[in-house]
Amino acid sequence: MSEIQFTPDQVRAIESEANMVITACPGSGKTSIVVEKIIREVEDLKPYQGVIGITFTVKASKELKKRCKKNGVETKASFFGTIDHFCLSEIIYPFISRIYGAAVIPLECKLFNDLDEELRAGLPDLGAVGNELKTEDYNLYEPIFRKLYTKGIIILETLGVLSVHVINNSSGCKKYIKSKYTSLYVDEYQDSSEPQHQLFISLLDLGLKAVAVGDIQQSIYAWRGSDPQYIQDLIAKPDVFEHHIVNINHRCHPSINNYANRLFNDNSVVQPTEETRVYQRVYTGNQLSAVQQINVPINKLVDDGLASSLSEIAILVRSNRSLEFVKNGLTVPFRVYSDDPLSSINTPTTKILNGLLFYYFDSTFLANDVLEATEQFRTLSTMERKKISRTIKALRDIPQDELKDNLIRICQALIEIDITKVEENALGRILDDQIVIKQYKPIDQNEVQVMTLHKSKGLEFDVVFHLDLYDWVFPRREFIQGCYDEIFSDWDQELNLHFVGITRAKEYCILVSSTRRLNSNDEEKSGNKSQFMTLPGLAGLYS
Ligand SMILES: Nc1ncnc2c1ncn2[C@@H]1O[C@H](COP(=O)(O)OP(=O)(O)OP(=O)(O)O)[C@@H](O)[C@H]1O
Repeated sequence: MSEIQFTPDQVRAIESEANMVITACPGSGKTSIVVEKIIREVEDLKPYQGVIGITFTVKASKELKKRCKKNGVETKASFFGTIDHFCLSEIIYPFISRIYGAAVIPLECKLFNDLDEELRAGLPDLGAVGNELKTEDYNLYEPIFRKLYTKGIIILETLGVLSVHVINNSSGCKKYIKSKYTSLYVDEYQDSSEPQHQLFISLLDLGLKAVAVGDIQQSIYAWRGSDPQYIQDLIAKPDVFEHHIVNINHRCHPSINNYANRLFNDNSVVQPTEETRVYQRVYTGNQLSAVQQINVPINKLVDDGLASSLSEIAILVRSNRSLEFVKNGLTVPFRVYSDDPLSSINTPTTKILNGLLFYYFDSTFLANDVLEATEQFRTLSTMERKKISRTIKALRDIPQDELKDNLIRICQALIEIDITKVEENALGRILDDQIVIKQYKPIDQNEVQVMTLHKSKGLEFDVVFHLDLYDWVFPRREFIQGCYDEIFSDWDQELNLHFVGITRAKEYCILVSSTRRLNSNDEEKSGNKSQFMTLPGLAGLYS
C-alpha cells in the first residue's frame, strides 16, 4: 500500500477499470495514480502477462518501473519503456518479417542522418524538424522501407508508422500483444505524435484497456511533431474514454500555483495564502552578472534552511547558450545537465556509450539497463544476453584512466558496429571534462542543479531560479525590419514551457531578468523584462 492519502478524484481514477484519459495539472500526482493502478492490476495477472507502461524518457520509465516494484510488487511480464523501445522490441523486431518476409541479415535501427546518401533516396529529410512522417505516408514510402529492410535497416524516425502498419496487418502480432498485455498506460500524452496516437488506438482496438495521462498546458514539443490535439481527440470520445480531471497541485506552494495559473487566465481564482513566494528580480548588468549575483541568495537559502540542500535548488534556462553564463558565473558547486557531445551525435554507438558511462559512474544503474538499450539495435539470444551481461559487468573493475579504450571495445562487442572518429572524439571530450562527467554520477546533495527548461519536465525542487526572462528572448520575438509590432515566434508553446519551469518549484520560485542583455552576437543591449512577467493577471501575485 502507498503512504499517500489519495484525494477523492485520485481514488475515482484509481478504482475505475474503464478506458480513460486523465488530465492533471502539474504536481497533481498523475504518476502516483498510474503506479497505484498498475500495482492493483498486475496483482491478478498470470505470470506471463503484464501491462505496457510508456513514458516520454528513459529516465521516467526507470522511475515508473521502480515505483511499481516498490514493496516487493512483482510486475510480471510488464513492459516499461519509451514508445521507440516498445515499437522495436515488441512489434518490429519480432513481427515485421510476417509482412516483409524473413530478414536475410540481422536488423539494425539507424537514424536517418546516419544513412548513406543512396539509402536516403526517395525519402524526405527525416532528420529535419517539420518532416515527421504520418501514418498516411506509409503507402507512399513502403517500397523504400522494404528495400532498406532487405539491407537490414530500420530507420528510427519511421518506427511509429511501421509499427502501426505491422500491428494492423500481422495477425501473429495481434495475437501476441493480446495474450501478453492487458492494459496500456501512456504518460505525457500531450506530447504524442500522430503515429504514436494511431498506435494507441490500434492497441485499444485489440481489446487492451487504454489509459492516457497528460496536461495540455505542459505541451512543449509541438516543434518536433507532437500535438496536444491527440489528447483532445480522446477526451472528445466520452463513450470510449472516461475523462478524469485531477487538479489539486500537491507540489507547489499556493502562491506559486496562483501565479502559474494566472499565466493562462487573468481571472483564475487564487487560493488564499499568507505568504508570496514568487519573486521577480531584475539584477544589474548582463546575464553573467545576474548569475554572479544569485550566488548570494543561493547560499542564504541553504544557511536559512529554506532549501534542504544545494541539490534542492535548480537554475533553469531557456537555451544551451545560457548554460555557459551559468557555468562561468556560479561560484557555488553545481551540476549542469546539458546535451553532452555524445547525446548530440545520437547514433546507436553513442547511445550505448552513454549507457556504459552511466553504468560505470552510477552504482544504481544496472547492467540490464545497458542490455535493454543494446536490444534496441540488435536481437539477442539467451546465450548472447548472458555473455554481454558479463562483459558489461567487467567494466566496473577498470581504472578511470583506462576507460576510453575499454568503453570503445565493449561498445563494439555489444552492437557490432565500428566507432567513427567523430564518436571517438566526442567520448574523449566527455572523459576530459569534469563538468560533463558529473552528469553520469548520482546526484550530489552539495550541488545546485542547472538545466534547460525542457530538461526540467517531470522534476521538482525546493527552489527554482528561472533565468532568461527578457523581452526578445523568452518569448522569442521576430525581428522584422521596419515593423514595430511585437510578433512572437511561438507564444503558446513558450508560455507552456514557462509554466513547466515555474511549477517545478515546491517552496520558492525566483524569476530572473537583468538590466542589460548580451544577444546572440555578444552585443550588449538593454534588458527589458519578458512579456511573460507583465501579464495583467499577475499583479499582486509576486514580490
Ligand atoms: N493525494 C496526495 N497527497 C499528498 N501528496 C501527493 C498526493 N498525490 C501526489 N502527491 C505528491 O505530489 C508530488 C507530485 O506528484 P507527481 O510527481 O506524481 O505529479 P505529476 O502530476 O506527475 O507532476 P508533473 O506533471 O508536474 O511532473 C509528489 O511528491 C507526490 O508524492
